[in-house]
Amino acid sequence: MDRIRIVGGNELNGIIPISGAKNAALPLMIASLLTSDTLTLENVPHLADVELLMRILGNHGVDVAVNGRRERQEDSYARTIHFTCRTIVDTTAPYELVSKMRASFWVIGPLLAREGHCRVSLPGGCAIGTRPVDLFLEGLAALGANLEIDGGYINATAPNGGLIGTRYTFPKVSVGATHVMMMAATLARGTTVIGNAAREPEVADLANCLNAMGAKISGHGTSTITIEGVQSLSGARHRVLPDRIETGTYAMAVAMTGGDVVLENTDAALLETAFETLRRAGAEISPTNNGVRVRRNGAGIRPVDVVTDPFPGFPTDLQAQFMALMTRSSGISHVTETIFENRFMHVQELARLGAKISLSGQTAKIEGVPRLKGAPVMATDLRASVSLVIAGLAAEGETVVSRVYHLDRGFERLEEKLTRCGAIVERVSE
Ligand SMILES: CC(=O)N[C@H]1[C@@H](OP(=O)(O)OP(=O)(O)OC[C@H]2O[C@@H](n3ccc(=O)[nH]c3=O)[C@H](O)[C@@H]2O)O[C@H](CO)[C@@H](O)[C@@H]1O
Ligand SMILES: C=C(OP(=O)(O)O)C(=O)O
Repeated sequence: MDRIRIVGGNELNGIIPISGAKNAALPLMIASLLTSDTLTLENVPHLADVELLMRILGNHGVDVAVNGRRERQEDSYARTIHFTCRTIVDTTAPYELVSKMRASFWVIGPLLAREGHCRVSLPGGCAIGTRPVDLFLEGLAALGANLEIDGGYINATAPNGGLIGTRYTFPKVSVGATHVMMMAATLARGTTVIGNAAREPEVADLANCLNAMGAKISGHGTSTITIEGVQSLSGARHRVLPDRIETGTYAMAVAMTGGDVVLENTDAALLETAFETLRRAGAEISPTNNGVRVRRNGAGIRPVDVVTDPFPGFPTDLQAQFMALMTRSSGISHVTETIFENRFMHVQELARLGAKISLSGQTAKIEGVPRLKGAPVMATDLRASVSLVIAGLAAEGETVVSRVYHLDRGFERLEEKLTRCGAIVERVSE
């Protein structure tokens, strides 16, 4: 199993190219199930989750063709990938596949909308929380679907000739349930209005792609999304939006180590709350033509309290990274997690590097320390693992992060991007 070895202490200086967003690429790829034409996606990141989803979609009948061409080969692995699902050959999403990646459950929306029936395994919980699917089921039921749970699977059918447009307000914001209901409603009869919809940029990116495919969606990016159902969707070409979580992660790494880095191919507007928080912590952040420049001012890292929230709030997917930064602040800060009930697995690993963190319910209290010291640590989930990398970059001596398969789910060529900016980071394969 691979590990990442870091020798801390170096500033980061240079350019880091930002990849396409994992959390946009996954639903966009799943949208290819809605049409028999080709959906071409540009700027698709090279990540374990993307590769796994290609295999899962293949099972349902999607033909995947990856263009050999790499854009700006020296900087990026951004790929253009063609997805064509002439016919759906299998409407079952089996446990063996869905249990490996939660987002694969989202095929339930397109399969049901296009075929009128499907059987999809329940995804189960994961390290960061129980993550139930009740909101997906309520949303699909509102569209007229019959849903039965049988042997760990959802048997879903759309009686009466297909799904029917509806007005439905989610009791809680869910990114995944919004993606699924929006995809399903594109092919429903009549108009659907989704209330309390997720406003995440990845939801808007999916809506823009679906509109390019012939859907009639408006209001995406706000909490009320309206979808006028159409008979069928066509192919389209769409560019995956930049990864705001990768952007924020590297910004936090620079705030941690000091230095001066330009994050390329991204958009500061995707991260207003996170960047405002980082500025208060002492980072200088300025938009550039094609990205954002991050420096740390001379005053060290100031303690700042954060509370995670759905977009446009502070993202839960940056909570662990921000906590790593706060371990070296000049005072006491608090990080409150409101989205997932168990997203603090990084706390005990950060403690191994000398961080002082105590937990009380959903809030972590972090007492900044003058130095961290390298140690062996274990990645527990995707964002927790990169928080250990950030801490390792500032720690004295050697940090070795094991279980980096978590990291490979969501960070493309992390060690290369950091090494080019002066960090000592290498992958050790056994
Ligand atoms: C692939 C992807 O895009 N993953 C992101 C997506 O996950 P995901 O779409 O799974 O997250 P949700 O927005 O659905 O989850 C938000 C909260 O709602 C709860 N919930 C969700 C659905 C449901 O049916 N019932 C229910 O109670 C969840 O357990 C969680 O507590 O949004 C999360 C919140 O920004 C991010 O951390 C993940 O990185
Ligand atoms: C939690 C995440 O992903 P997933 O929803 O796929 O588990 C994430 O991207 O941080």
